[in-house]
Amino acid sequence: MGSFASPLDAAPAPPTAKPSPPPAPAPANGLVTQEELKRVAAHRAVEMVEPGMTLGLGTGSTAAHALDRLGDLLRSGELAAVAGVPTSLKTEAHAARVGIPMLPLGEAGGIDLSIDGADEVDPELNLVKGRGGSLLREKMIEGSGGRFVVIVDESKLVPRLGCTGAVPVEVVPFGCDHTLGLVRKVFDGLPGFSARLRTVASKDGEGKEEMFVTDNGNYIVEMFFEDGIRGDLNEISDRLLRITGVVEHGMFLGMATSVVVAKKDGTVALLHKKK
Ligand SMILES: O=C(CO)[C@H](O)[C@H](O)COP(=O)(O)O
Repeated sequence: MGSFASPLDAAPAPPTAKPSPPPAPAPANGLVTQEELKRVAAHRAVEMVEPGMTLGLGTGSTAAHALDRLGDLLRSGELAAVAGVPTSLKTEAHAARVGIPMLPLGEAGGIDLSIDGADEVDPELNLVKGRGGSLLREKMIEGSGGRFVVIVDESKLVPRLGCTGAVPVEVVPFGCDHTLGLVRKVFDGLPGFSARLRTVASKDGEGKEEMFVTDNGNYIVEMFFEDGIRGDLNEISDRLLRITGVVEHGMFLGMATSVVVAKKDGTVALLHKKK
């Protein structure tokens, strides 16, 4: 991670910072775009930020709207004296671009409020996160205390985790095929379950695939479930974390304190964790 300026040093935004783009015009058919819903949820969460707070800065297309909004408020002087701890290198670069002062996690002295998107949210506000590959830093920062506000459009609400795509597991590169086998064993015999190492198109442009590498130099195992994960999520989490070679998984259980849901009908729902 790069070196951060102190929030006290960095009150004025850098001259290169540009205001975030205006909201996209409504499409001709009158329907609100998913991007606009993400922006609405992000702006609602940023209203919870108060001067003096240390923020967990999330990663992904929804969290990016929150970064833009924070940058705008800092530049206009409507908000001051906040510092952010970024959950990925991409977010670190984005936050620097829009002028959000940053701190490393070890120097933050605690996180007051984290704002981040999610891939899935179940009725208990458990999450799948990390399809963008940043789950480890996200869990370290967003689980380190303070409030964790999740920002989503309503397409992310699911009846069960694992319904709409991969549940990622970060693994060390050494012996990754062996670790993949151990992850598969956790779900031995489960109909419709599969797991594979995540690959991306190689940059050489020759149509080859290469391993996806996280900001921490690790790989990702993607777990797929036919109809979502049934069973005790905490027990499944424990079994995964007991595998030597697994670093962390993308099920964020009981971590979200509230979820801001932007809906297609133009309303915004605020869901709170049950006490
Ligand atoms: O967990 C994440 C990245 O690791 C993201 O928060 C998640 O993938 C949602 O992303 P988006 O807001 O782009 O839909």
